[in-house]
Amino acid sequence: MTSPVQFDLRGKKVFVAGHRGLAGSAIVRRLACEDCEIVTADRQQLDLRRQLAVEEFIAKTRPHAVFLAAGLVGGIHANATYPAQFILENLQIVTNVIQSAYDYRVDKLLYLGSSCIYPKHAPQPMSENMLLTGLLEPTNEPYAVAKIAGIKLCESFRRQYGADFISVMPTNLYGPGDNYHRQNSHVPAALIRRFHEAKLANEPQVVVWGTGSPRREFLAVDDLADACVFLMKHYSDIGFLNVGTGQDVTIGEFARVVADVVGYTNELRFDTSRPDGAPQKLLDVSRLTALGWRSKISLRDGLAAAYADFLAGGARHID
Ligand SMILES: NC(=O)C1=CN([C@@H]2O[C@H](COP(=O)(O)OP(=O)(O)OC[C@H]3O[C@@H](n4cnc5c(N)ncnc54)[C@H](OP(=O)(O)O)[C@@H]3O)[C@@H](O)[C@H]2O)C=CC1
Ligand SMILES: C[C@H]1O[C@H](OP(=O)(O)OP(=O)(O)OC[C@H]2O[C@@H](n3cnc4c(=O)[nH]c(N)nc43)[C@H](O)[C@@H]2O)[C@@H](O)[C@@H](O)C1=O
Repeated sequence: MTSPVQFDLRGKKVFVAGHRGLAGSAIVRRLACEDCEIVTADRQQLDLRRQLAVEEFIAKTRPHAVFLAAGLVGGIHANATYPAQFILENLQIVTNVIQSAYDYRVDKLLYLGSSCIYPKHAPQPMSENMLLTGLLEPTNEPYAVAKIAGIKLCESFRRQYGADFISVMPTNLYGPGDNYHRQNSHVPAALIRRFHEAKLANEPQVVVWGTGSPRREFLAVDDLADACVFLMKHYSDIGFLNVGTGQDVTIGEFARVVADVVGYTNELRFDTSRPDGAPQKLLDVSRLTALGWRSKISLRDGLAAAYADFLAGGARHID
């Protein structure tokens, strides 16, 4: 099925906020196939927490389109350890970018939320209308509140001013250019690194946090970037859209696939003193599928690409 083009990227100036991050760098890679001019700024040039700096940057560069893929992001430990920074910085970034995009008449903006916006015990798979129907997962509630504020900003600017701002909710991501910090990363990067180091040291056992029973849905970041470009071109409506594969695995199953891809063959040990977080996060992707997009990269292929990038030195925060 092909969807009609509503927004043509050809010849457009496109600002990718967060272009050095996991999602932003994949969006830049994907945009290389479009005939558009990509605008970026390093954090040293543009701190997105600073309202005036954002306003001046947008006023100077005047992009036609914005992908808002910047934010303070981390796994379960980082979210639980730095809640003040996670809520404040993500609120600052989203309010600054959205306000300036409106003030300087950006034609279209795509905002990246997260599947953690849904209630901890939402029915699975989680459809878009599950938003604000129950309590959030405590380990990332402050971050989720900031992410929900971003959705509501996009919706409200569309409702009041007719701004063409859309939101997408990606499931858990992984891939080239991920954050490999020992404590603050998400589970895919954490386990790739831990299994790799254990393989080199021939360690008899590797620790996996939690019970191994929570279920997560993992999407390759290059699939996410493809979905974002697809939706930038073909979707324009008030409702946000889930982006995922529609399939989940337990963390125990996931850990065994990562070990296999990395080539670690010894034992896994589950450290139940570490939090599990949400029991399950599986997105209902039927709205996205109905528009004509579905994921293409298998978990094993996506993890192999992530590990190849790790070996080639693409990892961030590998102190
Ligand atoms: N990773 C995941 O599993 C998921 C991510 N998402 C969402 O996707 C988006 C991107 O996440 P992801 O790519 O994983 O995150 P990363 O941490 O990989 O990248 C975030 C990017 O934002 C930039 N950034 C952060 N703060 C500032 C700031 N104050 N000024 C300028 N730039 C800043 C970072 O810059 P620098 O390079 O200088 O650090 C980095 O380039 C986020 O909105 C996140 O909520 C949603 C679901 C899952
Ligand atoms: C994308 C999403 O990511 C965060 O939520 P999360 O899904 O819980 O993400 P996570 O990747 O950190 O953990 C997934 C599961 O995996 C287990 N787990 C095992 N071993 C390791 C491990 O070594 N590191 C980590 N981080 N987790 C591990 C861990 O105990 C948990 O059960 C949000 O805070 C928020 O940032 C957000 O939006």
